[in-house]
Amino acid sequence: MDYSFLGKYQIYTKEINFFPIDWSKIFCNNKKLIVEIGFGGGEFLVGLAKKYPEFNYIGIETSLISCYKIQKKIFTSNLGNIRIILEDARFAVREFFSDDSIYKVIVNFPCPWPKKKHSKKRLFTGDFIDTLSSVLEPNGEVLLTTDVQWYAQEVKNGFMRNGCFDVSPLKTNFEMPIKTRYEAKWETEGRSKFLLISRKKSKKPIRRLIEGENILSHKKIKSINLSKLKSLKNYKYKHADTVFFVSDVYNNCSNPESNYLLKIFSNDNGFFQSFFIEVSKGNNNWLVKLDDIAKAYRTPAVKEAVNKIAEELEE
Ligand SMILES: C[S@@+](CC[C@H](N)C(=O)[O-])C[C@H]1O[C@@H](n2cnc3c(N)ncnc32)[C@H](O)[C@@H]1O
Repeated sequence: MDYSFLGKYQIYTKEINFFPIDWSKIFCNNKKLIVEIGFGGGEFLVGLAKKYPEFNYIGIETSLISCYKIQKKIFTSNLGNIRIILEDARFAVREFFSDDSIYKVIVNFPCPWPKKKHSKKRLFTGDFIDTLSSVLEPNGEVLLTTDVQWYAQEVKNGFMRNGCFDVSPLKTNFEMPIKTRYEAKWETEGRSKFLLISRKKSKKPIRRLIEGENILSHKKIKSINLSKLKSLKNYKYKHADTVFFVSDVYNNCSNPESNYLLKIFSNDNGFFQSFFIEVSKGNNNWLVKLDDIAKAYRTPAVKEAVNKIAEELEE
């Protein structure tokens, strides 16, 4: 088994200590950025990066297996101008890119999530279109290809409602420079396909959750209420868009009275994370901190979890 390509092209965004990301430092040049969301098999992104080496490319995917497969392709093609991110693009595009920094965003054949109960999973929400208006360069474009006409129309309406874009009429006869796997599949089935191009003409201000330094101070406490610690299981905190929940409290069996882990689920206005908070006894103090192994972005809910738990435990 050859693992030599793993980790070379993937950006482990939870380990980055300043957001938005300075992409010129990652690529060591200032080439314009093209972002593909949901690259699937990766044929399109790798093909584009080979054909137009004058750009830098960033692929965003939620599928681990797609990230694995594309890394193999990037390695085999010996490309230095692609990086990939395993993350939900609705979070990644807002948090990892500065205003006016992306030349083009391309989304090929995304799942339209046709059922009403799944509609929250659709990519082009009003908030996401606001984000695109902010992170695209002036005159930067969003390209959407799809085989689902009502979906193309729904996304088009979203861009028009937003007001920051020149939105072209839907095109039906178009050729992209490289065919994606889904495009090839739908073509053999004789399905129609649609292309929507939206060009940025102005922008909306957006609120980022993790802007600036990605650090979280430890909380030191002189002494803690141990029986309270054990009863924190099922503790729930909610304030406006910030929610966290303690689903369990574990103690370290080799150090039972001085080392605990609390399993936390957090929600920042629809962005979910799960992680651990460690409560441990040092020489003079107790320390409450984010566990280093289960990494999390320092969103408001994560910061609140560390602060609130320390506050609840302090005697
Ligand atoms: C229907 S497939 C299309 C794949 C490829 N673009 C093609 O045309 O062959 C949609 C892809 O988008 C990815 N995806 C779905 N939601 C996503 C999100 N919120 N952020 C990033 N990727 C997403 C899925 O994992 C899947 O690989």
